Amino acid sequence: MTKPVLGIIGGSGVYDIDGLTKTEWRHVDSPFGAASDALLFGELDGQQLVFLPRHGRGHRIPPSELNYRANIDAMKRAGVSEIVSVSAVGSLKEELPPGTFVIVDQFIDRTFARTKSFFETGLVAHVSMAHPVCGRLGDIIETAAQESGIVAVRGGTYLVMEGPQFSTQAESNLYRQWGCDVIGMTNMPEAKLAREAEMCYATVAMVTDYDCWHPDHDAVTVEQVVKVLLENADRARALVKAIVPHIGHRQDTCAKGCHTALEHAIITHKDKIDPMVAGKLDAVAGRLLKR
Ligand SMILES: CSC[C@H]1O[C@H](OP(=O)(O)O)[C@H](O)[C@@H]1O
Ligand SMILES: Nc1ncnc2[nH]cnc12
Repeated sequence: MTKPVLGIIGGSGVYDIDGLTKTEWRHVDSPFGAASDALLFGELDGQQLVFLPRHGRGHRIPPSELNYRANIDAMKRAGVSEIVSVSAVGSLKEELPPGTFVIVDQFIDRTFARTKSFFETGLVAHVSMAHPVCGRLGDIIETAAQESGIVAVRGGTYLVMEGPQFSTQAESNLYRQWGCDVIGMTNMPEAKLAREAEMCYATVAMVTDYDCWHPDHDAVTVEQVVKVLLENADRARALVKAIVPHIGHRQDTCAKGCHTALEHAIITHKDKIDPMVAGKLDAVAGRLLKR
């Protein structure tokens, strides 16, 4: 396989990456439309890195209006093989107070107003989402956190809501009853699309608030989220820096199967594939469609 390239999708409060050299903001065209912004290409400690601010620089785009397909497709076209999402989340558990970093491993997708697949009529595929996060990338993030003295909780379920309004208290309590750990608005369909595009995906969820269920804490506000994110910015930066060398040393394809997720997923008969649809999927599925 070709050299692995780390892509970072920066969420709320993360609009740039410190310490990058040889930087260039470059627009990457996608048949799925415009990505949230240009991609920032650069090097961190000699290792290539591609950064995308999820909501665009200046936080212009709300969760429901993000072009998730264009974002993932552009990352794929930029050569990214592993994506680390850095996301702000609310806590649904007493023991995950604001300031906690969680390396989530499961999602419950409650979003309903987003395009969730690269595939459509003319080319149908069904990938497995049983394990939505790459375990190996999770291991790397956990090791990087330990190396940089950052306490990060391994494992947790992230409830993805549509937003943009925060939850009602009844919803927040329901998600707690479901056993969810954190709540946010963006990681789906991002994780689904990364899987379809055969890229490793993992999330560092930074807890910023107790949503609205906690009797001793006020309901979440943007002001509170931003305040906690600013307090955590240094740790987030240090974690990204510590992840980088681990990606560079990896030479093989993902043993968890992320890089081969489409291998047995396409069900449309070869002679029934719509060439127009296949054409748009040149980056996502070209590996299989060219066979
Ligand atoms: C600014 S609070 C709500 C906002 O923050 C999170 O975004 P991201 O995952 O990109 O950090 C959350 O999902 C909402 O979009
Ligand atoms: N409580 C919350 N709900 C949804 N998204 C969030 N992002 C940060 N905190 C959040």
